[in-house]
Amino acid sequence: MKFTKMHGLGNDFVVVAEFSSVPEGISELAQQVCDRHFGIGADGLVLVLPHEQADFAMRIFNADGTEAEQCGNAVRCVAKYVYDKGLTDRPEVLLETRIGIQRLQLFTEAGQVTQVTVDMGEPILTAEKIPTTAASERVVNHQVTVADGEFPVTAVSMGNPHAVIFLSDLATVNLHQTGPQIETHPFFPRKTNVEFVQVNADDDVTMHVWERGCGETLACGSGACAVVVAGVLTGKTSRETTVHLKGGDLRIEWREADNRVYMTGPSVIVFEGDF
Ligand SMILES: N[C@H](CCC[C@H](N)C(=O)O)C(=O)O
Repeated sequence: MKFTKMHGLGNDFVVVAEFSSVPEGISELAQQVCDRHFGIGADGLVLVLPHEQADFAMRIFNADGTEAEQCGNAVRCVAKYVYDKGLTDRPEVLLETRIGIQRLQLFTEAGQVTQVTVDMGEPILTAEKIPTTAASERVVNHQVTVADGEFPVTAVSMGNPHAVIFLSDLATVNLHQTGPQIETHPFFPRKTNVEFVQVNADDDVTMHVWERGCGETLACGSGACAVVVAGVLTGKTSRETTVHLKGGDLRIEWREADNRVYMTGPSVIVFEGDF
């Protein structure tokens, strides 16, 4: 199986465009491929598939084999993959994902993609399916209690669930201990990605992330979008904000005019191989 190893700000993926549909045993394949000792090593396995209506389709599988509804960094990697490999020559690509068709705007230098702006869609703010809250209720600064204490969670879905927690000092949280406690808390029936955020200015934040199905990653695109939405909901950030992640920066805009979130950032091809 031919693959291309890529990353978006250090959130790394094995990209495979060999299948016409999702093959049997994809969960086991994702776990095998993503294993950093016995496999290639990655946060996720990304399939690029043909699609009738859109230009392409993408499916994303976490390192633990579970499928995610959405993945911002992987979308930017697929945009670079299809353009740099000549599968399209258009600076705008329509990509079908499990949350619907996403519009990608490609920026190139010397015929290769350097940056991508992704329409990440509208945030889902009602707390449907989250127990103990009314279906129409927003979850803003909701106290979630875990072994490490109480944390004020603002729940924002970008198609995949995010628990955003603002802290005065990121150094006060043990990400690898508290992250999984919140990821698996019963308040989140589909589990959740967990973002700890320190506000530097109203258009500038720093974020560390514990991802559902992966653990700590150097960046989370959908998480950065959720953080800016949560920041606006809690009055901490403006609608256009730079999010500093361990792997680099993303520019996020929650556009008032259409209620959609736009994410702009890079993607990189690291190497090719056979598995
Ligand atoms: N672990 C995530 C999927 C990857 C999201 C992240 N890598 C991004 O860039 O959005 C989940 O289970 O929802």
